[in-house]
This record gives sequence, structure tokens and C-alpha cells, in this order.
Amino acid sequence: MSYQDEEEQMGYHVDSFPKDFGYGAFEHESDSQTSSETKPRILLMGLRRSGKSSIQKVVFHKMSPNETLFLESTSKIVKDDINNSSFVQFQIWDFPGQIDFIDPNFDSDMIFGGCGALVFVIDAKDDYNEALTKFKNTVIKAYKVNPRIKFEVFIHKVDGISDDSKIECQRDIHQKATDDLSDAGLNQIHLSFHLTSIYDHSIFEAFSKVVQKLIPQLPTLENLLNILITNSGIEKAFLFDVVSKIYIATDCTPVDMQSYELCCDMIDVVIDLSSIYSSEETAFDNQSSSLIKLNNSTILYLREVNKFLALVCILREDNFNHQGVIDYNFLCFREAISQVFELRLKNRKLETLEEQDEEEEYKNAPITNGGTSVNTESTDNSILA
Ligand SMILES: Nc1nc2c(ncn2[C@@H]2O[C@H](COP(=O)(O)OP(=O)(O)OP(=O)(O)O)[C@@H](O)[C@H]2O)c(=O)[nH]1
Repeated sequence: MSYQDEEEQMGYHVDSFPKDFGYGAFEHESDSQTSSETKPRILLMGLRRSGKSSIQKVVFHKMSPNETLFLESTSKIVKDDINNSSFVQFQIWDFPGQIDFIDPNFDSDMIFGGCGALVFVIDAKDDYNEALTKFKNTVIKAYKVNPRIKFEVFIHKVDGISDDSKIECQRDIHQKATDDLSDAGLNQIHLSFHLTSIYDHSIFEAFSKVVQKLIPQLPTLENLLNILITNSGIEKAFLFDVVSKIYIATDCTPVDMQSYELCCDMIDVVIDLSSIYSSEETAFDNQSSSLIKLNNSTILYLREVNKFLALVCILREDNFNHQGVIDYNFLCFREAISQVFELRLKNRKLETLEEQDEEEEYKNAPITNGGTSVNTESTDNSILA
């Protein structure tokens, strides 16, 4: 079964692409998607003006960084469905900086219960002691409700700060945050730290890592990429979600920022050019591929994997002499990816059927005094469509 069949079964048009290249809903898809309630949640928290809304707008709504200067302060929780036109599907909840956990209206069970990752944004240009106190309180509260949450700290607005100061700032924040948590008896919690700015690609890279942790198939995807690069003479390969430019997997070689930026820029060039020469709706389709030769004997090679994903590789020009081998390996890779997701789709259907059966049984069962309640809420925190 090809991915086209799979997409068609799910009700997608294979050769279409979001009209506005944003995350607007597809009219014909919206009701067939996973309900918002069962989608994994990524929470954006932090002090006021730390940059939460800017991050969300720049990464998922293509807002230019300069425009974020005019964003108004968030006064209530803003829920954003990252949906339909992307392979990765989740909800982002942007919290107002002044949110108060002691407030009785703050339903922490509901908020942290279905949460996959909590991104806490700290303004590196500000005095961060207050932010660290809030961070500690947030983690304690969230961990109590849901110990499976991934805690991600974005040390944000690091543009214009020297490399030495960035490292020093990260070290200091890391130290203080872990000390605070061990004082609270929570040294088992793993925290991840990222230096970010909306003025470069660091915010996309950091979000890629957050999203990857919510993909259960990640080790398989990484393994497939490793096999592909070793057998094709490729230096580095990224599997991109084209709309957001988040990479959902890469091979095991270290990621350097320059390579990631080059690959992101390549996606922009391909989409912009094909939007000029094709109709906007087919700017990225199953024929999409591109080759860019750089002046340092390096080649960037892009191939479409499915409606939402592209493989972008960096390789030396000499190794591209065997393009036939690379293309053949790519087809095997694409087939393997489609099988991975076909399997996932089947498992999901089975799970849904089992859940429905259980519900039926429960409804039909005679009521006894000591009956236990069945919780049918989905605990699947996986992020893939
Ligand atoms: N220099 C710099 N400024 C940033 C960055 N990210 C956001 N800002 C600026 O920070 C200010 C506050 O950004 P917001 O996104 O409104 O902050 P927020 O955390 O959502 O604020 P509240 O809604 O009040 O909680 C804006 O003027 C942004 O332009 C960054 O990476 N670097």
C-alpha cells in the first residue's frame, strides 16, 4: 500500500498543499481529524513578555520576527490547533504570563493531565530569578499531576548576546533550576535546555527537538535515516515537516546549525519557486524534488516523502556521481516510512475498536455496589497524524 492510498483512505488529496501555507483548516478534512481533546498538548509558559506568543506566531504562523514587536499581551489561555495541513498534529496552549496556580479557576488536572511537553520560556536579557521561582512552582505542580510531561526550558532572546555569555547564562540557569528542584525533593526530573531566538533558526531547531520527543516512532525513523546515509554517501539527512520546517528526525551525526539553516532555506526556495511555476495548490506534491549545487562542492538534495514530509540531504558533489543508487535507496526509504505509518494507522484503528468494545461492555454490565469507574480518556500522547 502506498502512502497515496493511505492518504486517500484518510480523505486527503495527495497533490494538494495548503492554500496559504499556514495552518488553516482544510474544509474537507477538519471533521475527520483527531478531536482536539485527544491531541497531545504543548504548553507555553513563562513570565510576561518573555516571548511565548512570539515563538508560537513565528514558528507556526509564519509571522516575521519584527512583527512580534506589535503583539499584545496575552490575557487568557490561547489554544491553537496545529492541525490538518501538517504531519505533526498537536495543540499549543499559550498561557498569559500572570497566570496564577492558586486561582481556583486554574484546573491543573485538566491542564497538565493531557500535556505532552511543557515549554517554559525564560528571557535571557532580563533578571531571571523571578522566572526561576515560577518555573520551580510550575514543575512541582505539573509533575504531581502528570509525571510523564517533558520539561523544556527555552532560554530565550539570546540574539545579540556573545557566545560566551550564552553558555554562562545557560550554565547558571541549569544549575539554579536543578538545585531548586532537588531542594524540593524532585531530582529525578529531567530538564532540557535550549538557547533560542526568533531572529534565527534556533527557535525552529529547539521546537524540532520538543516535537521529536513526542514521536514514538522516532528511533525507527532515525534508524532508517542512518541506513540511508551510510549506503548513499550522504553526509547529513533531515526529515522535514515542510509547512513548519520542524525536522521530525535526523540521522545520528551531530546537527550543526548551519546545515539546518541551509536545509530550511532550501525548502523556502523550492516552495517559492514552485509556487511561481505551478498552481499554488500543488506547490509541493509527489513530483517535488530539487538539487542545489553550492560553491564548495557540496550538494543539497530534496525529495518529497509524502504530502507533508520532505527529505533534505547534504552530500559531497563527488558522491552524487552515483545518483542512481541514491535515488533507488531513497525509494526504499520512502516505502519504509510509509510502512511505519501504515502500521501506526492500523494500531490506532485497533485501539479505537477495543476502546469502543470496552465501553459497550461497561454499558451492558450489571451495576454492582463496588463497581469501579472506567476512564475512557485517551492516554496516547503521540504527535503524528
Ligand atoms: N530580541 C528578541 N525579542 C524577542 C524575542 N522573542 C520575542 N521578543 C520580543 O519580546 C516581546 C514580548 O513578546 P510576547 O511574545 O508578546 O511575550 P509573551 O510572553 O507572549 O507575553 P505575555 O503575553 O504578556 O505573557 C515582544 O516585543 C517581542 O518582539 C527574541 O527572540 N529576541
